[in-house]
Amino acid sequence: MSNGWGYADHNGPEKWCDNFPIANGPRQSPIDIQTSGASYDESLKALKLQYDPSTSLDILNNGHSFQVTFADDDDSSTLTEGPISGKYRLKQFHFHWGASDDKGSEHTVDGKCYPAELHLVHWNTEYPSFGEAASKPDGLAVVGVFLEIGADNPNLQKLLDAMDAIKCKGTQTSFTNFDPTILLPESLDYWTYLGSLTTPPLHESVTWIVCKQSISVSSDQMKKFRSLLFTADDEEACCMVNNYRPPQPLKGRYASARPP
Ligand SMILES: Cc1ccnc(S(N)(=O)=O)n1
Ligand SMILES: [Zn+2]
Repeated sequence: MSNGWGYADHNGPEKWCDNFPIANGPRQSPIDIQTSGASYDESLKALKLQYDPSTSLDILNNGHSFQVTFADDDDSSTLTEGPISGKYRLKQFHFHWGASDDKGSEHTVDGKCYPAELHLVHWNTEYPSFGEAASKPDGLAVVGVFLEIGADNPNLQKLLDAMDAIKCKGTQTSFTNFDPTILLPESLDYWTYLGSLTTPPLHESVTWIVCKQSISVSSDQMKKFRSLLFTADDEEACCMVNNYRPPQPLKGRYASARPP
């Protein structure tokens, strides 16, 4: 792959295995969550998400998505309980979305796509850093939240307003005092399964926690996501859309959930 991985025909998900052979591994993500096959697991606890808004630092267009990065040098913003043991620190959150409202999520539910999906990435404090944790089988826990077309979501507005400052790849701006709790759905019921990062290096290090309930986003708000660019300011402009990997083979896996 001449100029790195991406989502175009020449460097997209079907080509990632050329440089990242784990792309064909046994626990790749995302998956289609087949609700009829999901098992109830009495041992699963409720999610405990405790975020400190003072840990939010900046918002960056990294050429694949946009991400908000958090200070992770102490336990101010953490995920505990749920399907994991121990304590995981919030590192960043980002989104995946489509060129139109009929696609864009990475996970699907009984084959249903959503227009976008939020990923809140946390790393296991058993390891000294995100970088160390990212390649360990229990190193990461990512909370996924589906976005569904509906009313304008005021909780997305600060993100949308920042997008003008991060239109091009490599641009970033300060993004302080943001509490990602406001991006979570009312119910934190979830499906969980063992998977991977959905972008290279595709490490099989993620405990996925996908919320059953979605949050709303309006069609107009989705148009703002699509105004971002994959490209830098000195390159031919390419709209940042369809930055999602399609569902991967289950290879014997099923999601599990807390009993109702
Ligand atoms: C931090 C990071 C890297 C790659 N992929 C992901 S993702 N999409 O699995 O959350 N997160
Ligand atoms: Zn992601």
